[in-house]
Amino acid sequence: MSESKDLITIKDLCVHYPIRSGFFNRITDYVYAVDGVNFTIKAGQSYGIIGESGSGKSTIGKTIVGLEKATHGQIIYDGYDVTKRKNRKKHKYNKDVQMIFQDSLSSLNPRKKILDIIAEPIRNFEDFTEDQVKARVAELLNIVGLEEEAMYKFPHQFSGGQRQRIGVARAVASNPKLIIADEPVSALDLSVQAQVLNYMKKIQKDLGISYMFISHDLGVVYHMCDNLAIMHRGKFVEIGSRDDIYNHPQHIYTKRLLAAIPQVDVEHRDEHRAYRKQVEKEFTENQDKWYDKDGKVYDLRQISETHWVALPDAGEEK
Ligand SMILES: Nc1ncnc2c1ncn2[C@@H]1O[C@H](COP(=O)(O)OP(=O)(O)OP(=O)(O)O)[C@@H](O)[C@H]1O
Repeated sequence: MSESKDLITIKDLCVHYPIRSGFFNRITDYVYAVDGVNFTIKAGQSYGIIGESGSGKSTIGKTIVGLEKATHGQIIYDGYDVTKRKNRKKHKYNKDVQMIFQDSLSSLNPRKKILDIIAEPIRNFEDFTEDQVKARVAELLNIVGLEEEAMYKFPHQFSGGQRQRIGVARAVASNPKLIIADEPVSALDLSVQAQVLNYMKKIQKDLGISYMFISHDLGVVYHMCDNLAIMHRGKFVEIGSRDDIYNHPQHIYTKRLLAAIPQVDVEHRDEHRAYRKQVEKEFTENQDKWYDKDGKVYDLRQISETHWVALPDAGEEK
């Protein structure tokens, strides 16, 4: 089987937000929201970035689509460094990379009909007549399991799950190569989550799109992502295949995230409780094995062909 080609490569990306204070509003410190992350998403691949609230996941997504500015680093797409963009509007990157947000109610303009919401990227990027635009919107609604008539309604006339499917249709409208999905289902109940994820999976299979999937929930991304990066305090603490992360987690932070997944299997509940206890013990007793003296995450070290873990240098090993 041939290796799929690299679609986007993120090199040493940093996003530091200045903190200003005092009468002169001077910069007194920085929030190191993203502090040197590296990864590549291949064509047709689903890449998951997982971490607790505030770890910097959304900032990576927003910087890739240009909503935030990189302090340092490169975002290489098709041989082009997006961070150095001058006339970004005209570049096909804007068409090729789209984003789906968590809150469908605020990300879909409440004053616009669904037709105009989904048609926006089509009108921006394609030379279509209005009849062709309507036909394409009907086709996109169909792809996410909604009736053609939905295009004449407003966002508030739909349920949360339906609205999120409309968000997916809009993201797909420009025929993108990469969709950044920032917590696309976390506001939905479990059965609706599965429905939206299944539509996203089917779209990926049919259209060959890549996803960058941002979530705080390792359970949600399990069925979606081939490769995962676990993020903590602005850095990646572990990168690996789905098997590496779920079956052979190394970093204590990854283990804590896994232990936090609620266990519905009654038979293994006691086992899970014991695992959670053991992980918490390991975390409190061995902090310095995983974080340096300032509480910072170490740099990643490769431990197998597909697996990297943030560990101290061999010389500083605890
Ligand atoms: N525009 C901004 N100005 C200043 N600080 C910001 C800004 N955006 C985010 N931050 C800070 O950067 C850090 C990372 O935020 P980010 O939203 O990327 O985290 P996250 O992991 O996506 O969290 P969540 O899952 O809650 O969205 C947080 O400490 C946040 O307060």
